Amino acid sequence: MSNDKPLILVVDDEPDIRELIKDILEDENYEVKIAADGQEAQQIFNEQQPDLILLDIWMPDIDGISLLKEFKQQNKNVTIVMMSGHGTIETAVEATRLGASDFIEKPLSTAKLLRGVEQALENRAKQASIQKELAQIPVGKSQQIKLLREQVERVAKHEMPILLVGEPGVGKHCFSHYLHSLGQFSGGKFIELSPESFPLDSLKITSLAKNNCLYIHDLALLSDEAQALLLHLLETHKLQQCQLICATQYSLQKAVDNGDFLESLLYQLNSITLVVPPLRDHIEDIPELVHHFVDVQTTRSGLPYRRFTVAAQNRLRNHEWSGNILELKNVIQRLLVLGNGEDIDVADVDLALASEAEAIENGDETINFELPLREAREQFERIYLLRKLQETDGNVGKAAKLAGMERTHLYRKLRSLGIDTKQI
Ligand SMILES: Nc1ncnc2c1ncn2[C@@H]1O[C@H](COP(=O)(O)OP(=O)(O)OP(=O)(O)O)[C@@H](O)[C@H]1O
Repeated sequence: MSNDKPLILVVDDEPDIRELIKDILEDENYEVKIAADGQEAQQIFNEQQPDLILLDIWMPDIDGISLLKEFKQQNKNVTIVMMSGHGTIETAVEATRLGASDFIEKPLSTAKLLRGVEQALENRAKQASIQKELAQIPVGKSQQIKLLREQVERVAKHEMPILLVGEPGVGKHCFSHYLHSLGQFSGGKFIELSPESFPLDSLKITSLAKNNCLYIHDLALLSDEAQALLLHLLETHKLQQCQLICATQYSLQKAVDNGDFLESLLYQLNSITLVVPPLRDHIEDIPELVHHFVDVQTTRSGLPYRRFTVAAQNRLRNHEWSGNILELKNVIQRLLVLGNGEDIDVADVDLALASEAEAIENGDETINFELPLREAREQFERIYLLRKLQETDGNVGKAAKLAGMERTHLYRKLRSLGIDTKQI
């Protein structure tokens, strides 16, 4: 919203009604502008960019539906609620199709008006949550996440490579997207490379990287050739025209000690190292993360909105979250998809957590088609590889044969998916 007090524009050709609405809303601490016709409304719209417009369907110079269309064309994010005494279902449907967020029927009562306004502003806030998600601004008020956001804001101004360290699902991608959006290559693309997709071709990498953000996922698992190539590119300053972000869940120092990672590459990359904490270290963020994921998922996939009771939120705070924020996001999605009723209670949460654990144990987890491709692919790979390992009693060599993969490649894959073969 443009300032603390939401600005509401009321467009109605009847002076008494305009004034009445203005008085009611000003009493509730909203800032209000009024317009008697389309022309006046357009002028205020251009000059003041209201947060919300209450728009009458019938006006002398232009009808409300055409005005709605014009406003939406000029700014698709403006929130508009239609008002009419003669509202038919068809008009309401048409207004909604054109982007009106609600329809209030006249004669107005104070309660009806305020409910409509509050709801529209609440929806607007929900949209803001979606925008945040699209811009990938990491959510969280805990000291750890606040500090990390500030560190990212500070380092984004520099051109140095950034190393993000943290367990799977803690938000390394999320913070990288945020970093990218703040850096000097924010106009460029976010290109993700994994140990499997890393091209062993310096020209290809430099042209991919140029003016973009290059995110290397699972750095510790890069092959020896890929490490040597990356080191060469860094030493010859070929990756200066890009934002380089590397992520790892494993300690690079340990990898160096084991002879699996080049020490000089570590020194090229680790001068700015940021640690993304596991969710168990900032459980106070769980309620905000829950709201965020509920807002995003209900708005995006049209699932009915469901409220988590305080007890349910406490239950979520007490879970172990070995899969971190990614696991929390999936559990919330499961609860929204499978549940019914307005509230989500402790029993629902227990059931979702238990069925999650059971599905993984039985290897019969199903693919969730609501997930973005990357996460769905990981989910599939996990199910597939767990099945192969079960078929071979945990023998990685045999499982690799069944899967048609190199044994070392399968080891890497299992590690990146967080599958512990000792537990099969
Ligand atoms: N602080 C946060 N605020 C909002 N969403 C978040 C936050 N952290 C993570 N997420 C979301 O949770 C999901 C998992 O996070 P993300 O993919 O960033 O983790 P990751 O550490 O990169 O995982 P991996 O190592 O497995 O690739 C993503 O959809 C991400 O957008």
